[in-house]
Formats: sequence, C-alpha cells, structure tokens
Amino acid sequence: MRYRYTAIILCIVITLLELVYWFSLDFKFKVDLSWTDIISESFILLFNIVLIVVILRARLSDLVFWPLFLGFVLLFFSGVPDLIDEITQIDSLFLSAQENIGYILGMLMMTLGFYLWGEEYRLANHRLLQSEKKYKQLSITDSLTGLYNSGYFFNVLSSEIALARRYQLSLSLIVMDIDDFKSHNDRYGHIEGDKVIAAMGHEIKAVLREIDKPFRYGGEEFVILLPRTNLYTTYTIAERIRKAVLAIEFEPKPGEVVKKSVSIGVAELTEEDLPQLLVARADAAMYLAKRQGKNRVVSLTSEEHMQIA
Ligand SMILES: Nc1nc2c(ncn2[C@@H]2O[C@H](COP(=O)(O)OP(=O)(O)OP(=O)(O)O)[C@@H](O)[C@H]2O)c(=O)[nH]1
Repeated sequence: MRYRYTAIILCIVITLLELVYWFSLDFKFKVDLSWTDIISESFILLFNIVLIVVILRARLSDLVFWPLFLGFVLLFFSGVPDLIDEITQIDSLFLSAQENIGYILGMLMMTLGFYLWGEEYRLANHRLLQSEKKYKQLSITDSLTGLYNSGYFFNVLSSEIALARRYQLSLSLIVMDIDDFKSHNDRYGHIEGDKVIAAMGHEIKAVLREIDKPFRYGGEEFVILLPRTNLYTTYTIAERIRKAVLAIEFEPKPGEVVKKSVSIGVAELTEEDLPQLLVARADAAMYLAKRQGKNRVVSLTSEEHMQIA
C-alpha cells in the first residue's frame, strides 16, 4: 500500500512538471471557450478522481492493481494535453504524441487490469463455493469414521421416508453395534477402541452401494439407511457387513490378533410407520441379536415387533 501512495505522489510531481513545461511554451488562452467545453472537461477530471479512488480503495492484488494504476496514469497523462489543447491555442508535437500514445497504452493497460480483476473475482468466488461445500460436508461428517454423523441422520431419515412414501418405494434400516466393546476398551485402551470403530466405518463404506447412507449413530453404534431396498435384501447386505467386519484383524498388542463381531438389527418401513418407530424396530432387532448370542443379524417385521414389545 505504501508503494501505491508513493506512485500517486510521483504522478502529482509529474503533473506539476508538465504544467511547468506547458507554461514555458508560448501559448494563448482560447477566447471562444464554451461552457460545454468547461463542463465536459470537468466531468473528465471528476471521472479521473473517482477512478483513482476506486483503484486505491479496492483491495486489489498487485497483479491487478499495477496494470489498472498504470493504465490510469497513462490515460491521465493523455488527458492533460487534451485539456491544454481545449483551452489554449498551442502547437506542440510532444503534447500531441503524449496524448495519442498515452491513450492507446492506457486503454490496453486498463483492459488488461480489468480482465485480471474479473479473473481473480471468478477464482475467489469458486474458492468460496468450494470451502462452503467443504464446511457443509465437515458439519455432517463423523471425523473418526468418515461416515455421516448422527445429527444428520434424522434429517436424512425424514426426507428418505417422505421420498419412499411419495413414490411408493421400499426403505430399510440397519442398526449395528459392536459386541463386547467395553472389554476391548478396558483391556487395550481407548485409542485401540477408536481404531476398531474407524476400521468398521471404513468396511461399512466399502460394502455399501452409492445410494445407501451410513451414519455413526453413537459411540460404537452405526445405522445405515437403504433406499429402495426391501427387508430380504437388507438382511443379505447386513450379513455381508457382519462377515466383512468379522474378517478384520486388529493387533492392539504386538503378537495379539483380535477380531471383533457386531450384532445387527434390520427393519423395513411400513405404510403406517413414524420415523421413530422404524428406528425403534431396527433397534429392538439389534438387541434381540445381542440376546440371542451376538455376532448375528436379526430382522423384525412390525407384527413381530408388536409381539415382543
Ligand atoms: N474407544 C471408544 N470407546 C467408546 C466410544 N464411544 C463409546 N465407547 C465405549 O463403548 C463401550 C460400550 O459398552 P457397552 O454399551 O457396555 O457395550 P458392550 O461392552 O459393547 O457390550 P454389548 O453391547 O452387550 O456387546 C463403553 O465402554 C464406551 O465407553 C468411542 O468413541 N471410542
């Protein structure tokens, strides 16, 4: 910024030198100066002032500022001889060359400056959109697993249910909980526990289709929404997840290989289901899986749920 004001001071000095040069010439004021000439020249002067204030006040990068500023200076110095020519009778080859060359170069520099300004604006806008997208993604993502977080679950659940109802599509839900996780945490520590949760998140993602939405629901609990999927297919997918997860080998201590199983509950949306009821049914199925010995998938229809509730 300091250099920018130095450049302005330099401009003023050059203008003063120009005026000295002008007064050293042999000239006469025009006697037939009209009001329209005076008004139009005043407006050009005003335009110049506004232009330089805009250029100085806008937070421009050096790449944009210098072509614009140089363009302004050249246009300004091509305007000075034009002004002299308007109000005096003078014949100077130097002034006429200054006017024409200054005008052409000034216009070129201004064009370049405005082009670069536009490009920078476009790029900044693009970056802003990208970071907005990134922050939105972060706000709905669980940092440990990379799955969606539980806060986002209920938003998606309502919209998926609305969509399924509107187009008469099936929709299923999986609730999954890691077995005996407390003892794993107690034995190997919280960090090793986190590694299990992260690896399971990764495995769930790998098994699912693009349209399925997995969430980390609580500490060691996951839920998965499966649009356009009936209970039977969901059961098959849940089995695939259970086997894939069970195949992961953890080594929380050197030489000690551990495998972790999961209990899974599965439910399908019925016509009269409220969102909470679908979750409660899949949850009840998961607890049934725990009670039946863990490491298994249990599905519950709404009739079966009513019988055990
Ligand atoms: N490492 C780690 N542990 C967690 C996290 N969230 C919850 N836990 C732990 O998970 C354990 C859950 O234990 P319980 O709910 O008793 O269940 P469990 O030991 O898995 O037993 P079952 O569910 O019956 O198989 C608790 O010890 C919690 O402290 C987490 O983000 N990281």
